[in-house]
Amino acid sequence: MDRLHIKGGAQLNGRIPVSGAKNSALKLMVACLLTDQPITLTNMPNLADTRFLAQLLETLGVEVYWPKGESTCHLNAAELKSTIAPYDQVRKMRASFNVLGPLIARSGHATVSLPGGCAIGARPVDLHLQALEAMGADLRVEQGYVKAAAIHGLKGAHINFAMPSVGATEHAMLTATLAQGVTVLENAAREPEIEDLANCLNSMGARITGAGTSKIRIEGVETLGGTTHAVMPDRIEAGTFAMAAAAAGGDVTLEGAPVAALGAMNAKLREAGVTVEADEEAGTLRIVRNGSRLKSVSVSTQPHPGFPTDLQAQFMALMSLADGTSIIRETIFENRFMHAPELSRLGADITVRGQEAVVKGVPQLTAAPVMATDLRASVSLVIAGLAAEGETVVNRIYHLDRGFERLEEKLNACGASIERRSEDED
Ligand SMILES: CC(=O)N[C@H]1[C@@H](OP(=O)(O)OP(=O)(O)OC[C@H]2O[C@@H](n3ccc(=O)[nH]c3=O)[C@H](O)[C@@H]2O)O[C@H](CO)[C@@H](O)[C@@H]1O
Ligand SMILES: C=C(OP(=O)(O)O)C(=O)O
Repeated sequence: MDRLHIKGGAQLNGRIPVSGAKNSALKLMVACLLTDQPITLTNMPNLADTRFLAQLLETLGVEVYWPKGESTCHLNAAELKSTIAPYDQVRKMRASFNVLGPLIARSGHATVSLPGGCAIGARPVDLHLQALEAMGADLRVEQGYVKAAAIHGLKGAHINFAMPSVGATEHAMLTATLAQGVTVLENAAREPEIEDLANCLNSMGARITGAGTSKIRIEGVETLGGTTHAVMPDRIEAGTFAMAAAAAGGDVTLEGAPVAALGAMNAKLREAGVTVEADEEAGTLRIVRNGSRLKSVSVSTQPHPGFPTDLQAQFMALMSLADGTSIIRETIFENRFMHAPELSRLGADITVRGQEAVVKGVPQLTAAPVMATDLRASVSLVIAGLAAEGETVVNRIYHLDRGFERLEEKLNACGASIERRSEDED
């Protein structure tokens, strides 16, 4: 198992290119199941998650051509050879569950394992299932699998989500493109990745309007065709590097950043005393902090355009160094504070009370061995390690590799000192 050794204390200075968004890429890959024509995705992030999903798609019969290290991925679902998504290929990753609706739309039936993903809460799939049922799918949950059939095909439906769910919105949108008639999604999630998916689907011939708002209208079509689509840049990766620069100090410019999607984070960083120069047209985000101590700022995670839950752990790492007390409230997932005790090992003063963490800033963190518990928690430990005095060792970084492309390389190019070692090297 790999671990990261981080020598803290160095400022970060330089430029960091932002990769394609994991959470968009995964759903875009699933879209290939809706057509027998080839799909080409560019700006694809090379990650454990995207590679893993490619394997699931291959199991289903998709031809995948994606040479190692390359950022262009060719997918061709001309013929599907299976409609079964097995437990071992779905349990690790949330997004793989989204093959269910497209498989039903394409083949009339499917058997898909219940999903996994980061262990940050119960994460049920009731909203996904309700949407598919509203479109005419017959569903049974048996032995950990959803068994689905739509003997008479899928029909457009009016779906009012009980809460905005990113995954359920995307799942319903993907499925409705091939349903007969019009589907309207109300109280839909508004995350930018949903708009990216809708743009790709529309370029395949779908008729979707309203993506990015809470009401999405999808007019079903008979068939979809092939396309080439560039994955949008990763706002969570960009936000993570912004916070790394703010925590370590220095002057970092993020290139190819989805600036418009980062408004809530930029506002919080500015409140904390960080200089943020955002240039939407150039796609650059410059983060500067020289000398001055961070100010404490409270935050509550919200669906987009609010402060993203996927940046909460990173913000907690930052606030653990701020002057004063900040209250961090997690409203999306009920168990997303597992980084708090690990940050405390580095000297952070954090008390978790239900859905709130009270973070009393300390002037300095000190190195310690810590353990990554989930994807964003892992990177919050890297951020804290960059600012801490001494050598921090982050264990179990397979979580990190799910969602960050060349993390050490990108940070080391700006002056960080991060080394990846496997257990055999110790
Ligand atoms: C692969 C991917 O894109 N993952 C992202 C996606 O996860 P994901 O799509 O799983 O997150 P959702 O937006 O669905 O979850 C939001 C809330 O809705 C609840 N819920 C969801 C579905 C459902 O059927 N029933 C239900 O109760 C969840 O438990 C959670 O409390 O959006 C989250 C919220 O921005 C991000 O943190 C994840 O990084
Ligand atoms: C929670 C995340 O991923 P997943 O939904 O796949 O668990 C994430 O990307 O932070």
